[in-house]
Amino acid sequence: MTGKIETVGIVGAGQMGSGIAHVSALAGYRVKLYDISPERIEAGIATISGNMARQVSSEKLEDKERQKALGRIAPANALEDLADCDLVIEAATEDETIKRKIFAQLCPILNPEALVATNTSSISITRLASQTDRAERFIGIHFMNPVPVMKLVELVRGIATEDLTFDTARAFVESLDKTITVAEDFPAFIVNRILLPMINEAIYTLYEGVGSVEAIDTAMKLGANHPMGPLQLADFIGLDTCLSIMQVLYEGLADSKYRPCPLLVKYVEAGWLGRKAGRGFYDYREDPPVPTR
Ligand SMILES: CC(=O)CC(=O)SCCNC(=O)CCNC(=O)[C@H](O)C(C)(C)COP(=O)(O)OP(=O)(O)OC[C@H]1O[C@@H](n2cnc3c(N)ncnc32)[C@H](O)[C@@H]1OP(=O)(O)O
Ligand SMILES: NC(=O)C1=CN([C@@H]2O[C@H](COP(=O)(O)OP(=O)(O)OC[C@H]3O[C@@H](n4cnc5c(N)ncnc54)[C@H](OP(=O)(O)O)[C@@H]3O)[C@@H](O)[C@H]2O)C=CC1
Repeated sequence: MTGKIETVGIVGAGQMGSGIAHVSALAGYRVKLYDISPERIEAGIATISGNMARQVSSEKLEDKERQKALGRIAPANALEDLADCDLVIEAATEDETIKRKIFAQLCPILNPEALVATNTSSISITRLASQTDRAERFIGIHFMNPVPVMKLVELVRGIATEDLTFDTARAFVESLDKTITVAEDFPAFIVNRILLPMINEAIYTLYEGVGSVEAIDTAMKLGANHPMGPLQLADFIGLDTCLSIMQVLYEGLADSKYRPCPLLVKYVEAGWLGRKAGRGFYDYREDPPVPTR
């Protein structure tokens, strides 16, 4: 048995929140998209519209379906607008303090039966759940970027997550035509436990002068058949997110092998957060983007 999901609330309208809204609306759910910055909601909906238009031009989607899906997405100007959601997926910045504050404000607004999920890349589901009034109805639903393209979703139970919550989350994700992998609640779960140390090592490789940005990315694209080089991928994920994940691994597993590269720290301190900021290991103000080292 699974619970019924009709309306999905999404908190955070950045690259992940808008991607989750995109696939949820296409699967027939009503979607309410909230962000702390109203202009981000507008930008998120514009991105969804553009990405759906690309799907129409590549004949993966009919224009009629695009229009219907866009019609199912409503901006939420306040968290209170999410009151009637059956499932709320938090996809705000990868910062535990921010996420805790969101759950503290959100949970009293929701129906007690509603499920709450987080798209966190790394933070303990059990710890986040303990900050809510519904640890049994809380779960990690970890989508991959870009959401409309990537097939995988990691499902992560907290220690208190009930079977009904897990089964409902699984049915929801399957209805989006995604493949599930189940990860235990350890720092950064499966994908990022493996991927982020590789990206961090690529940044050390740059930091130590073993190769240039271009050399490192070319090496991994052509030498290991990765679709993107690790520095290009770091910029794509967001360097702030990469650093937060490495910090969670470093602190959570207490092993120096996860020490974030000082160059990654410096880039984040400079505000060079990657593609979303216009500059990271590449400068995106140029077309094509120019490697910065
Ligand atoms: C950090 C975490 O917590 C976890 C993570 O997500 S880690 C990151 C995981 N993601 C990856 O590793 C992505 C690696 N990169 C890739 O797979 C590919 O480079 C890519 C799919 C992003 C782009 O593929 P590409 O072949 O270079 O580019 P392109 O031809 O433009 O795109 C392929 C398709 O994806 C679509 N697409 C590309 N970027 C998109 C985006 N941001 N949103 C929606 N659709 C997108 C394109 O429209 C295109 O679709 P069609 O075939 O229908 O035209
Ligand atoms: N990037 C990736 O590849 C992946 C990321 N994730 C996870 O998804 C989540 C979001 O990442 P991503 O979309 O990349 O990040 P983005 O930076 O693109 O988007 C985060 C959004 O959250 C907003 N936000 C910040 N604080 C609040 C708040 N209190 N209430 C509502 N919205 C808020 C931000 O607004 P503002 O900019 O104004 O602060 C921003 O619009 C993170 O937990 C991340 O780890 C998961 C899988 C892949």
